[in-house]
Amino acid sequence: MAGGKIKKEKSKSGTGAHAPYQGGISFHKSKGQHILKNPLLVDTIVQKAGIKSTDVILEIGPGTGNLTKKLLEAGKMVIAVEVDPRMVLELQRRFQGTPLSNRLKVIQGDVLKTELPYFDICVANIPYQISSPLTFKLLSHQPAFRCAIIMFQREFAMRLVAQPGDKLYSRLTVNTQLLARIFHLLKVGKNNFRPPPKVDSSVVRIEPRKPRIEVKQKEWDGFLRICFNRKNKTLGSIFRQKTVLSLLEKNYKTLQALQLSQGLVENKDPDMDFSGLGDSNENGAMEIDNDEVDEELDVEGGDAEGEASEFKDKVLGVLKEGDFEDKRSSKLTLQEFLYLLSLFNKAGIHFS
Ligand SMILES: C[S@@+](CC[C@H](N)C(=O)[O-])C[C@H]1O[C@@H](n2cnc3c(N)ncnc32)[C@H](O)[C@@H]1O
Repeated sequence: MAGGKIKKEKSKSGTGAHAPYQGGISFHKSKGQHILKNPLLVDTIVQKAGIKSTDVILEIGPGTGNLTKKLLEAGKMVIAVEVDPRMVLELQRRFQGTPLSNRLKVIQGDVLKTELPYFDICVANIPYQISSPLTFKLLSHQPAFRCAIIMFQREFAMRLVAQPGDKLYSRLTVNTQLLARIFHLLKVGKNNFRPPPKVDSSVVRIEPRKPRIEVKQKEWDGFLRICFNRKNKTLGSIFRQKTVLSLLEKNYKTLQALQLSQGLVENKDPDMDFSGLGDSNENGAMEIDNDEVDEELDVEGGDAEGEASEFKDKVLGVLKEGDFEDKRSSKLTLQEFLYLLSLFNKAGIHFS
């Protein structure tokens, strides 16, 4: 395996306080460069990936190629995306003139900005700072791949596999589990890397759901943001908040006005996409003040007050219908979230 000793790189100031050095390459923490140094671990990851000899494998961040070599031996082809030109050179040098070289394609660039090619399986020890955007980039890739075997920071991995009631169950959990089934495969200690990172790691297996669960993206995102804004509060208290109710009411009225102008009130089309009509931030989700205390909606003035409390009754009626008023997001299953959103939408209440 490439990469023997870490030598201290001499700093320009002569203090020697610099990144470690390996095979002529100093590692950059800013690029999450922690190379796998334990060959047994590399073998275990490849074996758990269940690679077929016909597989096109996507590797993200191949570094000096310790994992790449085993992937080339297991599959038909490896497409490796690496941001650091020094690593790209090292990788090409390592496989040049070997029978493996014609089955390796290296793309130099930031994986988040790269259009990904077709692949059957992704195997990667990634820089942890891109964990979240990379996961969603992979999960939106079409056609869907068979599975991804990825090393993440332990806490991030535990958030992906968390179940309702677990401390780490969060919006990230529900969003990823909407798109995929995720399994924890392996705990990995810091000392398997060179240089060792500050945190422990875990390898997980991500299997995109086939078929996908269809949701309207902005609607789903807006809904979950509200539910998880204060995940340990009851949904009854979250949906009684003034800010939540007034945002939902604004969306409701906009939708009503649009439907009236199109003569659609009696003929609701559940598949119409009204995203973008409501108040939303640049991600298309409504902004709720996290510090807002529980409050009843208190709008001054006769008509406004009446309308507001009518709307509040409508919202609370939806929660009661599904028996959600006393439940908390921290304990709701994916199916329950999907069901509650469908009840809101059926009542004409929208989140985007
Ligand atoms: C944790 S190291 C893994 C190296 C190697 N796969 C191994 O396991 O020994 C992460 C690698 O990802 C590369 N990298 C960092 N950010 C990247 C990005 N945005 N796109 C592609 N590669 C990136 C780094 O240069 C580094 O080679």
